[in-house]
Amino acid sequence: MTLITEVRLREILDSRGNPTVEAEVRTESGGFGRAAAPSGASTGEYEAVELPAEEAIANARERAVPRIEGQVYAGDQRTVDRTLHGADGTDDFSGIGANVAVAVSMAAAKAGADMLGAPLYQHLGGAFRGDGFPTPLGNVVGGGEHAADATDIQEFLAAPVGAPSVTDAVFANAAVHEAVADLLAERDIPAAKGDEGAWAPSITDEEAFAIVSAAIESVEDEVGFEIRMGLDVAASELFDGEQYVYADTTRTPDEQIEHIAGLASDYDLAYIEDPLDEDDYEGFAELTDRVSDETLVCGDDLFVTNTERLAAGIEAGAANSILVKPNQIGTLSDAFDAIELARENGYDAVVSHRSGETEDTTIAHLAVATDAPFIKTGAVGGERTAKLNELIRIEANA
Ligand SMILES: C=C(OP(=O)(O)O)C(=O)O
Ligand SMILES: [Mg+2]
Repeated sequence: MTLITEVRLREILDSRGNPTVEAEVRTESGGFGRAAAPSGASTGEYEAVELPAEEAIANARERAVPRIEGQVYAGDQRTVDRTLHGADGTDDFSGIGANVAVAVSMAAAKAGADMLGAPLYQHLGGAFRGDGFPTPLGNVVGGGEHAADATDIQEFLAAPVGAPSVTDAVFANAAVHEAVADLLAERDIPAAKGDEGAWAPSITDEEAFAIVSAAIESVEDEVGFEIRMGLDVAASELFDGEQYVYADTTRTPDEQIEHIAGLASDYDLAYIEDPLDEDDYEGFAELTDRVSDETLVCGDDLFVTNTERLAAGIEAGAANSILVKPNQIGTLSDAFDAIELARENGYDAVVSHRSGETEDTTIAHLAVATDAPFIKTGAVGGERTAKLNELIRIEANA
């Protein structure tokens, strides 16, 4: 291990055109790592705090960088991340900003890998990581907070669970995305794209189910392997404190459970993220009991990559998987702790991008390193394909 000699921070553009934090870490022996923070739109209430990029950078330059440069070893990720927590001094990164913390944490990990001459997934996962690859969940139709006047459900996802390789899965998702465009055109439905590159037509959820099912079926026929469907309901954004408010109806929490359980069985859903409000552990537990073992019920806003919230969920039997977004918790060490706790308790850990992204590919390596069953990182669009193409490269070199 060699000492970190320099941490450089700057503002760069994210995919929404907003400023975000980029970090560069250099080491005594010439190791180098660069990483950038993503940013959510449908953020969970209990996420670590993102500060304006300029403010986060100023805070970190004053409080974190002097504690790292010349004092912390690259490759010693736990110490890097402990130092970020120490410099921050709060329990939600509101002191320096979770965005600057995650950028430095990921850049330090990349510098550590560079020093070893190893790919990042190998550095993070170790020599004895499993040899599985994550199935990419491709967001093909979406709305919610990611697009105006579109579906109530935030994400309709293609899940190519039968794909023989990551490469086949990535191309299958792109084909489903294209098939959706063809079906929309046939029906004269205009559609722009939402924040993650999914089509965002002004249609009901019901119409979206019909179109996505048809698109999946046509691509299944072409590729000859199974593609299932998944959802991110992002239900906290629909919940008004008493009811789930959809464009054309409202549902009580019990009706919402009934509705989602019905969708799971009607559409053989492989994956359902945030079907209920982020505080409804009991509802999550009930729904998890109702759906088949073949469906992952995943907590995103529910758990926010936080071990305390995950422990409460495990206790309640809420969900059977956790979404892992490093910027929700602020460091890679914290993200790994959440993954480990999930694993120990039979929960799957699914790695995810944010709606606001950069070309950073850390999550592709994180998903491979931790043997994640799924990775959520879009289907098309430059900041999305950056991760998908990295998965293809990892697979080719593994
Ligand atoms: C990726 C998501 O969106 P955001 O980044 O806006 O939270 C999500 O909700 O899973
Ligand atoms: Mg989500």
